[in-house]
Amino acid sequence: MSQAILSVKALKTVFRDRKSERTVVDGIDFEIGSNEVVALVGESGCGKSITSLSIMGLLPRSGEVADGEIRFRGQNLVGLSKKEISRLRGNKMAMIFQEPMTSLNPVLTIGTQMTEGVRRHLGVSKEEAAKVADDWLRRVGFPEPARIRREYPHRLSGGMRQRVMLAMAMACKPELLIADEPTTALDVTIQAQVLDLIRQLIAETRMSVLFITHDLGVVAEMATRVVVMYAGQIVETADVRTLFTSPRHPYTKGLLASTPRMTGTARKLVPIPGSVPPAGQYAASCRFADRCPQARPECREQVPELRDAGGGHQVRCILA
Ligand SMILES: Nc1ncnc2c1ncn2[C@@H]1O[C@H](COP(=O)(O)OP(=O)(O)OP(=O)(O)O)[C@@H](O)[C@H]1O
Repeated sequence: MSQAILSVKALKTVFRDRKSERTVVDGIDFEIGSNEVVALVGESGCGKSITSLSIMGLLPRSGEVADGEIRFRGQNLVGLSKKEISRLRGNKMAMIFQEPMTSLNPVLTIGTQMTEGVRRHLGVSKEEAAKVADDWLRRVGFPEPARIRREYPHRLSGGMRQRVMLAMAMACKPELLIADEPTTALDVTIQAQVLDLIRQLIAETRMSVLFITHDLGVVAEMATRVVVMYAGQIVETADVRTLFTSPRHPYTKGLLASTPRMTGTARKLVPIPGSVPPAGQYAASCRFADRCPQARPECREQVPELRDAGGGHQVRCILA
């Protein structure tokens, strides 16, 4: 891989309150190269969102990166001041969320929000910023951008808001886009349109993407590489083809077995029994052992390491 755009090393994120400390991201390592689309997958509660918020410097007040490095083009973001990280955010790195209203201001028009962001990050005049905004609104499928600029977010549909958020993110020409479940809340047809649009933008701009999703169908369509998370750790990582054709971790196999495929033959979907344990209640051995159909006594006696399986494929399972 050429020099990584993003390199996450031994990242540990904790939440603290007066009574306790809980580690929700527990020593994860991964890299995103130029024009790579890395999917971070796993069930709800695995730590995907907290990983992305750690990278963007957007953790809630009770959360903190307690250890590790997050390097963006070589620069460690851990320990940067709020001001320094906000300069990078929205400029070199942008993020889109499942619910656009979390990042859109309900009392400002789309135009005001877009032009302010563009002016701040690109340092251009108001007129120039309006042109950039219009250009991006057109590119995400609004043929009459001036009309959209005059609207308030609540007047748009979910799919339109998602496209507006994408245009806002793209207008500042990010080198890295973090997309956290950007299509999960949308209807299936709108979901497909937004995914197509993101794919087209990736091809055109050659940006790198961290795509967070629990949906393996979306992974197959979007990703070049996949990182599978379980209970705050990476349990398997491989290029997308290897992960789908030769998964080695029982958790990944379980995720695949619970995902519908368009193979033409009807297949019974098998959900993984049980659910992800809450942070702070992880087993001291293999964290998946309690739900694993292949678990043996030794799985409850040792801590499995993430081991190399060759060709960039890594697996955290003593049976793999
Ligand atoms: N603000 C918070 N304070 C304390 N714990 C939190 C907070 N936010 C998340 N957590 C905990 O961190 C763990 C990981 O949550 P995270 O939201 O990253 O999971 P996720 O894989 O992104 O799931 P989802 O798809 O549901 O967002 C969970 O156990 C969750 O309860």
